[in-house]
Amino acid sequence: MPKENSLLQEIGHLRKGSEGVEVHGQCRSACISAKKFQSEEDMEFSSFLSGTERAVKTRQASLGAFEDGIITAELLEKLFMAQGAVVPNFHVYDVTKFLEDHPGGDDVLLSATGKDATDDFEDVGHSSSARAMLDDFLVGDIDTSTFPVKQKYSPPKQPHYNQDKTSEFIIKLPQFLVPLAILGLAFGIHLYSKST
Ligand code: HEM
Repeated sequence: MPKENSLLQEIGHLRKGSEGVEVHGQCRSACISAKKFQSEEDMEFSSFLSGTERAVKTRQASLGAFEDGIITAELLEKLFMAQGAVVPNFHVYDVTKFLEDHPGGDDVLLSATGKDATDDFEDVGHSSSARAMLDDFLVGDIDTSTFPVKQKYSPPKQPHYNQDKTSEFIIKLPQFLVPLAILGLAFGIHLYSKST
């Protein structure tokens, strides 16, 4: 279940100040886990997520950040701040003590157990006092670094196709030349024997 977290907390997973592939990968998963962006149709935003230099520069320009086209933790932080996004931060809550007292009933609570209940919790529009109560039931955080990483499929390497036909030609040439030479020799002998 979620707890409206400070973005800085979530960004803590990213190495502040660092840049490049590793941070970019983490930025991307953090961005995608931000439900707000999950259904984002904005092509420019998805180019930004892919780290396309021009798209990153566009975002940097809109945020007044230095335009170097590199995604950094700071840039993502600024972006999240500007978007006002709520990033789920994978807290785990034990709600067993709260089943009887939950104003929304125990059935809804039970239906939201054992899974990511971010949407269930958010959809109700819980009050700030309900959010404050979450701390009472907090067990701990899921270590997001243990999440399985999606492996990128790379097709097996095809055996190298020989574009150079020269050696093939050299092998096949005698197959034509030898019979021709025999025919020529036979014809020569025939002519010679005729003349004598
Ligand atoms: C530990 C987690 C939760 C806490 C501390 C909590 C707390 C509360 C509180 C204090 C209220 C009273 C209204 C308010 O102040 O917003 C409430 C109402 C409600 N909650 Fe939760 N809740 C939790 C989880 C959930 C979940 C996971 C769901 C849905 C699956 C849910 C569904 C509801 C519903 C339907 C209401 C009634 C809303 C209404 O009648 O207007 N709650 N909850």
